[in-house]
Amino acid sequence: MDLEKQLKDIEAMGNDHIGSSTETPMRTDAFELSDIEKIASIKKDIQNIMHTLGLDLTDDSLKGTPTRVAKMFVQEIFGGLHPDRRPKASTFENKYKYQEMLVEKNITLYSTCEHHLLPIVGKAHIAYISNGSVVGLSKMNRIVDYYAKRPQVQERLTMQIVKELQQVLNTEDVACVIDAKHLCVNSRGIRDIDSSTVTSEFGGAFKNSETRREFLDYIKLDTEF
Ligand SMILES: Nc1nc2c(ncn2[C@@H]2O[C@H](COP(=O)(O)OP(=O)(O)OP(=O)(O)O)[C@@H](O)[C@H]2O)c(=O)[nH]1
Ligand SMILES: [Zn+2]
Repeated sequence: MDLEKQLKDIEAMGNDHIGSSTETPMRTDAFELSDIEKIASIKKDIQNIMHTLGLDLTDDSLKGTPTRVAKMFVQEIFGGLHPDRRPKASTFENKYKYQEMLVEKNITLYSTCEHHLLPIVGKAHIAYISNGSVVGLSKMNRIVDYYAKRPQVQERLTMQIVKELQQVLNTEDVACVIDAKHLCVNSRGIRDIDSSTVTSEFGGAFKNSETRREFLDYIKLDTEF
């Protein structure tokens, strides 16, 4: 069997849970192991990868890497897989009767591409029009961070952020634009360091071209990373 075919077969074995919704594809038993148990298990997997690559795991600089990577996966870069870490975004009454759109722009975004497990680095821009309630500004950054801390595709991340804010604010009138660099494109494969990916999701009033234009004018996509 050629290598390409073998790799395809290995890939297919892990694809039994893939759905087409905006939800991150998770198995029903995703949280049966505690975080500590997950760290112990991933530590062994990383040890195995490093061993297979021929690295000497008794070397001073390498010996702590399996534990370090396992902790980083579970507690940091994939920490947003756990619903317990979903930010509490309490809302307040829009007592100022502010009726225009509110834009939170240039939200720093660090995520991980689910195809190669390499970083996605960029900016998210969010807008909403209040339907009677408002949310603390930092909660928008926290929602971006929570969904970013998962293996992601940028399209799904953009939609998850909008869906969450629509629920929190009880309105369809929410939009998000993400402009991000994928290291899987920039540092390997095609190795195009300059390209970035722009995705958008426009809910409710933002489907109207004038409202959408106003939001896009505020954020002017000259993003620097
Ligand atoms: N739609 C989408 N694609 C992504 C995202 N991140 C990475 N990709 C792409 O997903 C694809 C992965 O599938 P393959 O074509 O099997 O990967 P590959 O053989 O490593 O491809 P190359 O990157 O072209 O070497 C690549 O083309 C990536 O550029 C994302 O957020 N959204
Ligand atoms: Zn990738």
